[in-house]
Order: sequence, then structure tokens, then C-alpha cells
Amino acid sequence: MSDHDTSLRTPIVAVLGHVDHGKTSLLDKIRGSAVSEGEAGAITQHIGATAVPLETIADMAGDLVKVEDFDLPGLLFIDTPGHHSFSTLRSRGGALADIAILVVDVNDGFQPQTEEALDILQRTGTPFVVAANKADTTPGWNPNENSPIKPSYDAQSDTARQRLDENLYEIIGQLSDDGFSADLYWRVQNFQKNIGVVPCSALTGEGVPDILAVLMGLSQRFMKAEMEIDVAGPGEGTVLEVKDQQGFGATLDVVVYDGTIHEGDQIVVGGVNEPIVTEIRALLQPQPNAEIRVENRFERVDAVAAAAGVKIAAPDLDDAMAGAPVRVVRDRDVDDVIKEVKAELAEIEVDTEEEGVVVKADTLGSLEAMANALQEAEVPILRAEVGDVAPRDIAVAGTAREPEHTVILGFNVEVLPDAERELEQSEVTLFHDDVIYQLVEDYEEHVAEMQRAQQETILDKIVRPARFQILDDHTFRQSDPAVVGVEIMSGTIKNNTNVAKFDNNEPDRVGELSGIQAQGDDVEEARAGERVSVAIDGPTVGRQIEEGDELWIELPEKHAKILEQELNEEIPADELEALSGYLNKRRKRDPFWGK
Ligand SMILES: Nc1nc2c(ncn2[C@@H]2O[C@H](COP(=O)(O)OP(=O)(O)OP(=O)(O)O)[C@@H](O)[C@H]2O)c(=O)[nH]1
Repeated sequence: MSDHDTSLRTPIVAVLGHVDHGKTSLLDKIRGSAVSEGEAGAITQHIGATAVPLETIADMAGDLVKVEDFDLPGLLFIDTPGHHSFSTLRSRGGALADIAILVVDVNDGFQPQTEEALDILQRTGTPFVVAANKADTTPGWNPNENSPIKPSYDAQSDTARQRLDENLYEIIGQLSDDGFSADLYWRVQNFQKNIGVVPCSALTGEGVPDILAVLMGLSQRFMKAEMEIDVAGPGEGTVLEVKDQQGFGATLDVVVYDGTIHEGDQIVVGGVNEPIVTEIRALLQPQPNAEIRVENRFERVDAVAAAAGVKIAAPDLDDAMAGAPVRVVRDRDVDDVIKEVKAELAEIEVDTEEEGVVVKADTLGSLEAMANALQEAEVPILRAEVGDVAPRDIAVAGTAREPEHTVILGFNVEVLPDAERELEQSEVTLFHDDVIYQLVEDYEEHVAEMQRAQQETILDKIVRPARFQILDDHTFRQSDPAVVGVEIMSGTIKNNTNVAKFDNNEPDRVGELSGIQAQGDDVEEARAGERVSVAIDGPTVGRQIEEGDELWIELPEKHAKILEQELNEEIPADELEALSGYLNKRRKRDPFWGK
């Protein structure tokens, strides 16, 4: 397919960024500008990708890109924008995309998906440029259609420029917080060390020439070696999507990053259970003049060479996984190729444990990203799989021993109808989202909530410490029950608890608290600082208890232990004081009491 006789392939470019920051608009702008450069063959629409040849890039970028400075044939932009698809895009252990554009809305700055995208870029070591998009929305901005950004930036009023600068420095600061040294791209000397930030507008096209220039420059300088491929060799690619296509059944949208794929080739594809071995019936490309991104009109092609996007129609593709490798067998032993595919899949495999949560994700790449995020949050994984939430997942999640693990975390997946019914009847909680951070955060919140509820139940059932004192001249009744006025020094006293007193550090139960009155009304409890009258069944004032005595709510040893060791952060400070006072007294006689 390649019309140039070189063994250097096109670098593959992915566009990432937060929702609505302008990924699609930027891609559309690049494609649109390329087409409006007028020449036939300005771009080629592939399945899932758009190829822009070097000549077209040079036309669009003006002085910034000169054809003679480059020998890479152009750029292949992956069309499905978003970090989600990016994480799908793997090749032999790394990112499939050779280079990326991280789109950040200048006004909105860093958002969760920006962070998530940065994480992936960092982990895969993918070079990238930051498109500080929507610069045209800066108040007072004077647009210069499709202009390189520097002259347009310099021509703005001081106030407009300052406003934009503030936003740009915010973004540069956020990049630096994440460990990336970054600067406005025209100040960057060494693009290997520093990230270039290009102010731009997907609407007016300002800065788009600069983005193309940086992408070409980065690829040419740092990735030329990786672009050298054996064009005629057996094709290798990555599945972007598994799609049912009328007339063809399950088909694969594939990006080919090495070699050539021919119709009739035997291929091995990563499947849900086992690698799938099948034979290509048809290779499909969009019809040249079809509406961009409407892919329902295909033409058959005999072969495609890297880098390219193509739809593969072949039998038995139902179990193929998005993100999985595709390999042409050609004149090799099919078992060797199966081994290779297995080895590659094993690399992506998630470490699971005997106890933990169930994770479902739409692609291998996103499954891996989920697993990384959960590992960071110290959440163990019982099972991790690509695919929609099925009844079996609910059964598996239900076997978790810890209640906090009876959950399914679904990233970008659907819940199958019969699974939905089962979920309603089970203890299993499902979390789903299309932002990994959000998913992990929601789960952590759920666990915290469960722990709070659990502690509250324990606290409800436990006897709580309190210290109080009988006031002078406040004996209202001598005995049966004794009724005296008291002041609560710390903690909260409650009805139906035992009252103790320490004589020479010898604890002595004096009776049971059977009534509390505050200003003549019966109450259930009284807190530190309050003065109330209490009825105590058992003692007689003047014998077991006296005015001025310090009294305690008696704590069972087990309760004291739980309070001290597990709930000390849950109880108020004054209650903690009562607890430590009580423990001190107890431990004077028995140092191991409540330990
Ligand atoms: N003024 C202005 N508006 C823009 C620019 N880029 C994008 N927009 C607008 O911002 C909105 C979101 O743009 P999209 O391109 O759909 O953003 P996206 O990042 O692809 O969004 P998702 O696909 O939903 O993740 C649209 O209304 C665009 O018209 C820009 O440079 N300037």
C-alpha cells in the first residue's frame, strides 16, 4: 500500500485529554485543514485512523516544517480520541501510539482524565506535546485563522496575552507538580527533557501548525530508529475494537504497526480464553470519498502495510479482545506465533489474589490501568477480566470473605440483562464509571462508609466510659434507689449501666444507674459539663457512697480493650480522657488489665 519505497513507517499519534477539552475538534481541525490544502491525497482515511503525509503537513505548517528536513513519511492519527482508547493501544509491551497530544483546556486546566492520561503517558514512556487548547476564548483574543501561534500570540494586546499566560503557567505548574518539566514550546531547547506546551485553538486553527511541527520534530529526532521496519515482513498489529459488521459477523478494527497484512493470511489473535487462529477473508478500508468517520461503506483491499488502520473480517473472531495482539503467521510455525501472542498477553495479565474485588474492563489496556490504580490504592484483586458484567462475575464477587470485597468494579463496560437481575438479589455492589480515578475513589468512599457504619454499630453496643462526681448538699434520697445530684466530668453517662468507685485503687461496683433527670425531666443520657440528678440502685448515701465521691461508669474489660485499641479515634476527647483515667486506675493494680 505504501507508495514510498522506504522502510521508515509513519509514527502513530494518539490524542488524549479530559472530556470536552477538544480532542475531537483538534483532530477534525487537522483533518479539515489538511483537506482544504486542496490537493488530492491530502489525507487518507483508514479504519480508526487518519494518515497525513509529510507534504500535507509541510503545507499546513508553513515555515515550521520543511519537507527536506524529514524522512519520515507523515503522521498516522488514531481517530478514537481519549485516554480510554489510548490505554487499549498497546504493542509488544509498550504503547501502540509512538507519540501523543495531551489536550488541556486552557481555562479548565488539569482535570481527572488529564491526570489519568499523564499517568499512562508516564508509565509507557510515550513522548507527548501539550495542546493548551481554546486559547481563542481568552477575553480580548484576536484570532488569526490557522496561523502559527507565536506571531498570533505576539500580536495580541498585553492584557489578552497576560490572561492567557496566567492560564498557561497554571498548566506548566500542574505538569511540574506531576514531575514533568515543561515550558512554552518555543522556549524548549531539549524536547527529550522538557515537555513543550503549545497554546492553540481547535476552532481557529491557531497553533495547529506548531503542534504538527513538534510532533514531526519529536518523531524524526527521537523515534527514527523505532520507525525502521521490515515493510514486507509478516504484519503485526493491535485490536482497537471488536465490532459486529453486517454481512461479516464479528470483525476486528486493527492498527498495524509492523510489516504487511494480506487477504488470505493466517493470523493469531488474542482471545478471551485462548489465542484464536483464523484466516483473513477480507481486509476493509473506508471508501475514499465516504463521509469522514462514517465507516459503513467499505472497499476491499488486498494488503495493508504499517502503519495503517484496517478492518479484518475472518471467521471465529467473537472472542477476540480489544487491546489484544494480532500476528500474521506467514512462513513461520503457527505454534511459535501462538506462543508469542500468549507471552504478550501474559505481560498484560493482572496479578490476582485469593481474596479481593472483581474487576471488569472493556479492553486489556484499560484492565491493566485499572489494576495499576487499584494496586496503588492497596485494593487486592480476586479476578480481573475483559468483558461486560455477567452473572458469573456476581457469583465470584459473592464468594469474597470480606464484605468490603463483595464488589465489582466495571470500567467502561455494560451489565448484561440477566446479571442486572442477579445483582438486585445479591449482596454484591457494582461500581461503574469511565474514569478510573472516579471508580477507585467511589470504591474507597464505599469502604470508608462501611467502616464508619460498622464502628457505629460497635459503639452502640459497647459500654462507654464516664467520670462524674456527687455534688455537696445534693442528696435527694438516701437509698432504694439513692438519688443524688452529680456533675459529669468527662464522657457521657447512660441509664442501665453499672457504677463503680475506686477505694485505694480497688474498684468496687456500687450499683446500677437506673434514672437520670435534668431540670426535672427524665433523660436517657447526660454529657460532660452537665449537672443532673441520678438514681443509683444499690448503695446508700453515707455508706457505700458519699457526697464529693468520684464515680465511674464501670467498663467490662473487653469493651475497654476495644475502645482503647480500635475505636480511640472515633470517640470524643472528653470520653477518651475518661477512658484513660479509668484504665490508669485499673492498671495500678493490674498492669495488663484490658490489654
Ligand atoms: N472556542 C473554542 N471551543 C472549542 C475549542 N476546541 C473545542 N471546542 C469546543 O469544546 C467542546 C468540546 O469539544 P470536543 O472536541 O467535543 O471535545 P472532546 O475532548 O473531543 O470531548 P469528548 O469527545 O466528549 O471527550 C465543543 O463544543 C467544541 O466546539 C477551541 O479551541 N475553542
